Amino acid sequence: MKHGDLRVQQLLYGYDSPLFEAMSFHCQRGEIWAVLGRNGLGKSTLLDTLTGFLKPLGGKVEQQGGVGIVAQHSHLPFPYSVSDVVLMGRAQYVKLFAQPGRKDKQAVIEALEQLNIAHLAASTFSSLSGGQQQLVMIARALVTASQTLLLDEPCSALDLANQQVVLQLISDLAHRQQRGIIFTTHDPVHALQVATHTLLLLPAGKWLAGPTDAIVTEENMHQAYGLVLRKIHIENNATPFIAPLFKIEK
Ligand SMILES: Nc1ncnc2c1ncn2[C@@H]1O[C@H](COP(=O)(O)OP(=O)(O)OP(=O)(O)O)[C@@H](O)[C@H]1O
Repeated sequence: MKHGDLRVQQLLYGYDSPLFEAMSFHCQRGEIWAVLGRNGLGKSTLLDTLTGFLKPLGGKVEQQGGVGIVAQHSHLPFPYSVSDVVLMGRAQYVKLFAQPGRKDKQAVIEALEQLNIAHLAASTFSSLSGGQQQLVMIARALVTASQTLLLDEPCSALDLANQQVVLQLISDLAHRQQRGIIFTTHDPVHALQVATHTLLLLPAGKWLAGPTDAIVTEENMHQAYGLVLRKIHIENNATPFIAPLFKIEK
């Protein structure tokens, strides 16, 4: 296994009993994995198991290079400023009781700029909107040394433009910095846009994993969501689009 890889072998995870049949997949450096599946199926629980926060019920999770996570909601008990929150991501670089250096502060500024939120640096984290807080927590993940980044619904509170900012960043992190990324989403279009691979959680403990094009198909999405979906290839656009054919009665 190479530096920056995360490998899941015959994993059984959940709380009292396994949520899925034994699961295996391998996220290599530079790959982006999307995790799709209905509400309450086990996406967040999977991420908690991959970080080691939850112990596997069977099988194993192996990784080299550290795993960082951006949780869905973050509540901080103190009135930290945005730049302090992002600086916490540098903890691995700053020695105990030492002051953060110029390099650490520069990394924080760059991360905030990448997410177009440099103007919020001095604001109190808890006074921000849910979407702004989400961007700050992504900035914090950017400055960490972790080779694999897990993001739990990173776009859920974001407007359309900021969703694209975050998806572009995910793509840059994988392609330029060769980090491995695993993110959960409720939007299969996000998987089609950036994910090289997709893990699709299905009912009754089943799952599918593989290259996104092979996994995000009309048949598999029907199996996952019980909806009829159409995958549409738009001219001059590399990314296909997928949407439900669902008529609302009026
Ligand atoms: N602390 C806990 N103890 C016991 N069961 C839990 C706990 N947290 C979550 N669960 C259960 O585990 C299952 C998976 O929950 P999880 O939060 O992983 O789903 P999810 O796919 O991330 O959902 P969503 O899309 O709604 O965010 C659910 O049935 C949930 O009720």
